[in-house]
Amino acid sequence: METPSPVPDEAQRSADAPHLRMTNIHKRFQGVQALDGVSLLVHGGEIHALLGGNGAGKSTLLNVLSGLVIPDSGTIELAGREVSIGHPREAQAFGISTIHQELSTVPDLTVLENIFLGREKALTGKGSVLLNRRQIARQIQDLAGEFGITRSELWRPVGEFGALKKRVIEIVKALAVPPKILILDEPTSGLEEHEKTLLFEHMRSLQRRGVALIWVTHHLDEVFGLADVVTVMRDGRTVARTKTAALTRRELAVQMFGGDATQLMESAETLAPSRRRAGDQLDRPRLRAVNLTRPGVLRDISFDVRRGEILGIGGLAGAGRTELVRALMGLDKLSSGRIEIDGRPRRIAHPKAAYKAGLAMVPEDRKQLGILPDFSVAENISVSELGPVTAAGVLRGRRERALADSYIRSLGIKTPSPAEPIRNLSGGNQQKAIIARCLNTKPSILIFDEPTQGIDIHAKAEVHRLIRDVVEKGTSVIVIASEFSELISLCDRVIVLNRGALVGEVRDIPHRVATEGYDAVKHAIIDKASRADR
Ligand SMILES: Nc1ncnc2c1ncn2[C@@H]1O[C@H](COP(=O)(O)OP(=O)(O)OP(=O)(O)O)[C@@H](O)[C@H]1O
Repeated sequence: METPSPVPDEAQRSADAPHLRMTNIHKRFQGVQALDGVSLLVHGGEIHALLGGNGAGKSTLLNVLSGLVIPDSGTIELAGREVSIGHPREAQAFGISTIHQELSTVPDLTVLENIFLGREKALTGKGSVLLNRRQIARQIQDLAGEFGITRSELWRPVGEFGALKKRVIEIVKALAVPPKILILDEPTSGLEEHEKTLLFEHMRSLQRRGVALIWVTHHLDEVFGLADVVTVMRDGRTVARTKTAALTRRELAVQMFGGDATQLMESAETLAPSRRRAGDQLDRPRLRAVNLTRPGVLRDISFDVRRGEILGIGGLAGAGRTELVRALMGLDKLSSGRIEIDGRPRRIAHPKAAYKAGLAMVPEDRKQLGILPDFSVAENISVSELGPVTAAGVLRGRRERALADSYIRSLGIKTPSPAEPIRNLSGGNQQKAIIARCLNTKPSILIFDEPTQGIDIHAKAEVHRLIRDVVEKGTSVIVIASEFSELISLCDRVIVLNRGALVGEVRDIPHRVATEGYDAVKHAIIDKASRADR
């Protein structure tokens, strides 16, 4: 085995050796065989999709490659030479760069500092950070500008930016020093269409320059447009490695989940959005927001949500969607406006007040607002209904477990047991547990901010089904989704925000989809969301 210094020498490479060969990799975490003999073969100039359901082992495999996880056994060869990667710095020295699923930028450092963190030599050829900041800024400002990061933003702490911008910063960081192998773990989560397109263009340009790209995504449509080869993982094993051109979407889904599971997905896709018309009940506003204003963020927004309705909030990044629901939840202070629930004005200055008023939310950023990392999966699911778990008695323990079991089954949460600390679950499975918690509070108004971000297509169909179920029973649901297809397939009505103002509404979506077609509805939303004359 060799250590990362020196970087594999071009001359020593056998001409046709793949950039990467991982063979028979095993990794066990207490009680969980996360990787059970996985192999991955990736050539230079190849976009290689690594697919699999939540908890299949994709992130663990890539963490092995990026030096974050040490495997129990197995070999890694780079350009035909066996190496050991014991630390992220070593991976970097081998030319392996990663865009992580979870945001991994350092909030207290500036955008620029984050970009050159540990890489000043690669960026400038010299060591001193102090001397070279301006030089690095000049060097990367074009790339940063393409992704909408202004020159002045380069000098601001990352903590000042929202989740979306942090992801973009992470992408720029990974692209700033062209890698030999680029790992992209769900890189498009929460990105807008144009940012996705831009990222895909960069992926193609790196591919042309001979970089090997390993890409984890749950968006199969994107895979077919971009990936050359697909490796599918299931339960910690490699189940198939196929050229994308030789595959259909259905075959892929079967490889990932098996034949039975794909039926649910197919029926969910063909299902018209919910047809619940609970007579006059539908027309009674459950929540009414009047003239909500927060200077610079929300401009005089009024709307209502009715019983048994799924209301979507559409808009581009920065339109104020998350800010609007944060204000409803008492997370941010409004300067004026009022909120009525079931006809009664409510003062919601704190999330507790929101909860009391019957509101619950699945937040966009599960790391910061969602999970209680040190608590078990069962506790995370039941905490809102059963109150503080520290006071747990026998009865509570049993109820908690039964409750967790039922959600673990219906949502397919992959965990060794309900008692497992939630931080040990894969990203998608953590998200499912947070969704379970919110569904379980049985609130009268349930808010989802990007509900299916990071969860696999099978679970997505299941989450949509569960949302429809609660709505059927009279709950009102508000959904924010960057993907217009998700808004259209789930919502009855969509209000559109643009630069903090409500600029339009698309009503009766199921009917319009049936009569005018999906594209017409999508364009109706996009036109309003992107009008520049506001
Ligand atoms: N640190 C850990 N301790 C215990 N178990 C872990 C740990 N990290 C991962 N696991 C388990 O290993 C398995 C594989 O997880 P991994 O994150 O690799 O899945 P994934 O395919 O990336 O899923 P997702 O699509 O949800 O991101 C899961 O069952 C997970 O719970």
